[in-house]
Amino acid sequence: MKTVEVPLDDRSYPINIGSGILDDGSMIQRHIPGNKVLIVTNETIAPLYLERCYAALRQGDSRLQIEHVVLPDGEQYKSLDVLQKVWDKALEARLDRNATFVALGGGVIGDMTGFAAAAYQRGVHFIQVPTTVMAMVDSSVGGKTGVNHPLGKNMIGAFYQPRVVQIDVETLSTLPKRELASGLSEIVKYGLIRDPQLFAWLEQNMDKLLARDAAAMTYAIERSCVNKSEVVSADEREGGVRATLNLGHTFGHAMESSQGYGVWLHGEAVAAGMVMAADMSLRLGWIEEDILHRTIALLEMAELPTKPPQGMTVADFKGFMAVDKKVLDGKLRLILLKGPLGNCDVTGDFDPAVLEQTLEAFCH
Ligand SMILES: NC(=O)c1ccc[n+]([C@@H]2O[C@H](COP(=O)([O-])OP(=O)(O)OC[C@H]3O[C@@H](n4cnc5c(N)ncnc54)[C@H](O)[C@@H]3O)[C@@H](O)[C@H]2O)c1
Ligand SMILES: O=C(O)C(=O)C[C@@H](O)[C@H](O)[C@H](O)COP(=O)(O)O
Ligand SMILES: [Zn+2]
Repeated sequence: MKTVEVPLDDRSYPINIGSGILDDGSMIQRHIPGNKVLIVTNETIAPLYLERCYAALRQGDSRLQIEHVVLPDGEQYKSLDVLQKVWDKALEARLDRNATFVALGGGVIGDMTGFAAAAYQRGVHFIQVPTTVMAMVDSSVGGKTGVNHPLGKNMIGAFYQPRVVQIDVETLSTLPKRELASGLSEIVKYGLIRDPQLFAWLEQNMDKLLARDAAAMTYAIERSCVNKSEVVSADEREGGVRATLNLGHTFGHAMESSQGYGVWLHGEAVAAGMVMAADMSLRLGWIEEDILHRTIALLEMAELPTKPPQGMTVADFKGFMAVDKKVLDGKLRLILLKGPLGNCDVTGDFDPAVLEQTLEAFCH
């Protein structure tokens, strides 16, 4: 088993990565301070893993009262309306301020459960048990929690850190192929923004990840968690460097929102968004052409899209990009690649005509 630490003063926590972790009772129980637990999961994951999660929490001389709530499955249900079901269950079960909410699932369940925990009685304990590549390499780490709004992705939420992240790589055996590929997109992101060695490793090993090779997958997850931990611990609330984790997301979130949540997966939209960011960086003269070509080739290897959905217009992009969370005092900031592979900048300092050129090029 590997452990990556997230150092955040009194909010520090470990990310445990290995096989069979889901069944290890003591490893999760030691992070539960009180005697009440609410497992939040969805209708796809519950039949696969809920009973095992209960069994781990019941192991030994467990003193825990364990409750669960099963949400509908899909990005379209990442809403305040559906989140209400978590708080309903918590209140019906008389959960108090020492309760622990356990997120068992992918990024949707993790983001929603974290926000539910942040808001329930102004904050209860929270544990992440991610079961998708996306959640293992990105969403379970760093404490961005929340839900979507019809007018924009993740618009309602809070920064709220888990007490531990328990990654059992064996759960990936049941993950559909399209979902696996979606998660690979965020690993490519770490390569582009700060880890050129990881990028080069991905170029050599993408086939192993697609084949779910356990050693390759564990390496990619660990390396991703190290990257995310370093960025988050340097800038927990996105005052600066954390925004680099948003590479491709301003374009990508516009794709997800305009298509209707769930039509394009998050990682698919981020993949096409990263290509648009690289294209714009090249037009600005900030990177060599080679970086754009390698990015497209790597994403194609991962079977991810490199262009936005058919029919999306420049106006669609502009409408959603205008409400991006990186807009400050009305000025859009983007993450653009700059310099050799592995370098980028968070900036509003670019010629808007160049953004227009990129949007025009990808909307035809
Ligand atoms: N908080 C963050 O920092 C952060 C980072 C990245 C993504 N996100 C968010 O995460 C969400 C996407 O997460 P996701 O890609 O995990 O999608 P998801 O949570 O919708 O899960 C993908 C699908 O796989 C199913 N599933 C999950 N685990 C499974 C398993 N082991 N076996 C079989 N099926 C399984 C789910 O039920 C779902 O149908 C988006 O809402 C995105 O905005 C947040
Ligand atoms: O953790 C972060 O910071 C990220 O930006 C990670 C992203 O991959 C993730 O999609 C995040 O949810 C986007 O956040 P948002 O603030 O742009 O909604
Ligand atoms: Zn993302």
